[in-house]
Amino acid sequence: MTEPHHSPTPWPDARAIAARAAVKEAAHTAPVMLPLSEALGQVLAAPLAALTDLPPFDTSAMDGWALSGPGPWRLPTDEEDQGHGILAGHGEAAPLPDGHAVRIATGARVPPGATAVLRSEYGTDAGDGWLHASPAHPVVLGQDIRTRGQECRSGDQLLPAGTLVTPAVLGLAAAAGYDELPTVRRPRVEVLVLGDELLTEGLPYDGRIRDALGPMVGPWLRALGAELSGTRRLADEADAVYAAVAESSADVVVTTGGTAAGPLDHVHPTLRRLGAELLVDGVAVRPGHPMLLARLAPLGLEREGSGPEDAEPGSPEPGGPGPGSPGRGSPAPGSPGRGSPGPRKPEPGNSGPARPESSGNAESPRGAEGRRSPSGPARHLVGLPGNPLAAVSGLLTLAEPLLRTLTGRPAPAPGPAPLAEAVQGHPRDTRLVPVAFRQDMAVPLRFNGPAMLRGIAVADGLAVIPPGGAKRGAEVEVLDLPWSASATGQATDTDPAADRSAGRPAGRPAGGAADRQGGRATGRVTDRRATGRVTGRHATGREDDEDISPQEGPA
Ligand SMILES: Nc1nc2c(c(=O)[nH]1)N[C@H]1C(S)=C(S)[C@@H](COP(=O)(O)OP(=O)(O)OC[C@H]3O[C@@H](n4cnc5c(N)ncnc54)[C@H](O)[C@@H]3O)O[C@H]1N2
Ligand code: MOO
Repeated sequence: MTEPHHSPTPWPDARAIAARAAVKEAAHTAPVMLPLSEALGQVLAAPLAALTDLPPFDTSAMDGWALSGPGPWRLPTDEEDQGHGILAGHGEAAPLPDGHAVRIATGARVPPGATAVLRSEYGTDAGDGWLHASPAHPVVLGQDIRTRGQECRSGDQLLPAGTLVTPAVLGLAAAAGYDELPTVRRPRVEVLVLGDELLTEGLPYDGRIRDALGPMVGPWLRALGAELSGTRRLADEADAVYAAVAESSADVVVTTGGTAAGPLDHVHPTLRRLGAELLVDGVAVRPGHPMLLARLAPLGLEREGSGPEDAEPGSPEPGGPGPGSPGRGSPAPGSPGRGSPGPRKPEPGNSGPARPESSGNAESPRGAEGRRSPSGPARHLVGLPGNPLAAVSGLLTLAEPLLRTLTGRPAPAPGPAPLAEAVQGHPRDTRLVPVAFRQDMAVPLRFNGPAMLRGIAVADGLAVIPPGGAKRGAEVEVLDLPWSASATGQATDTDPAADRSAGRPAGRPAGGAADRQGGRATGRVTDRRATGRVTGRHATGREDDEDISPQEGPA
């Protein structure tokens, strides 16, 4: 395994490596069937093919009369009609003879023999048993009838695999006959927060500071489509870090801190002990250059039939075997084996200095559902640097592409935007700088130092500044934040006061949330989308216009 910080991986390569890292694991993940009520925010694991024609039968588009042939039309007697005509939600009505009309409701099945629907406001029932069309609205064949299969035929592909399940997708799926949807299983992620100096509440004191990453990283990963199995805070203690990583049943372990070369930086030593494969070890990006990505062996189990007590006495030392070797076995999940391991088999999970987060959704890393055969899918570890904005950089550089692959989502459309101001570059490394959109421009925000979150908290994205910097007006790539894109995160409702005091670019008028949102609605993000995915879809969607088709006329 390479030593830390030798030659940092170029930033674009690091993202590509992260996107490819879990291709095999993603391919072997079985879809999960979820009822529509639970599928919001998931990703379709298979294309959505219509299970029915839509509409499933010829339907009246308006309240009025179903007609057969040219008028005037004979209306049914009250006895024949029972007073209400044809309503929605009923079986097939009797055939309509030529020259006859019958009252019909919007959404009702059009009777056999009907040739058009006349809106109630365009016809006159004089009470003499005859219906007359208003001369201003001559009846056109087929008007106001939605013909069966107009939107789709049974079997038509409505949406491709990889589509995010939005409320509109749920509606379409229901209309097309689905009760449940095949979704991509969310990768399970565990966050391990390293650092003895961290406080979980109250004000900083005595050199100790608040943990800013515990509250941020888990929700960020969720917004990227992961299922958070827990956030745990670990003491800066080598065995605690080793045990927590070795025992984690998550698909992706995300650590914060401990990535540099200080005496208490335990991530590299842990990976060495685990025989992990370092895919990315340092990235040529500021902030965040010590970030890393590693492939871990599948979670090991004690050998079949052996309890933890019988774990082989000569079980290899941590660090001895390569990836995939069984026998780095740990006590079975939930088993009473805690006291048994010798000094070389550090205590797993919560029994060591590791402390589960009190806020509660932490599940035991030894939970029974985490059991997996040692030949199961590889796990991955993303090591985020401890400086908070450096950790954000790691989330976007490594965690986002890795989770994109594991969640089956398509790569986001690249979205360049012109810089409102020049941004100084690093001589060799890419810089990621928080920006806010104002009209069509990406405005670089202040407070973008590696230890600061004040800029990113009011940002719309992170601008990618190439080595050497970028001039005012230069088009740069802007990485979306998961809640500014179409992902599962809720819309952020940022505080205007925060904008005024914090992220506001120097010398610019304070914007406030409304301005920010207005800027985005008319600005670059929306434009990029409009010219990308949205327009692309629209171009293939001719049938979308059925309700303004000439047959139906303007509503
Ligand atoms: N000799 C060198 N020192 C450092 C280098 C280097 O290349 N050579 N790189 C620097 C860079 S750049 C970064 S980024 C950090 C990365 O540090 P670690 O990942 O090892 O993280 P720590 O040392 O634990 O912490 C760094 C910094 O961040 C604060 N921190 C950590 N965790 C949290 C948290 N959960 N919430 C808030 N703040 C946190 C911590 O207090 C430190 O101030 O290394 C540099 N050093
Ligand atoms: O990566 Mo470090 O964040 O430059 O400070």
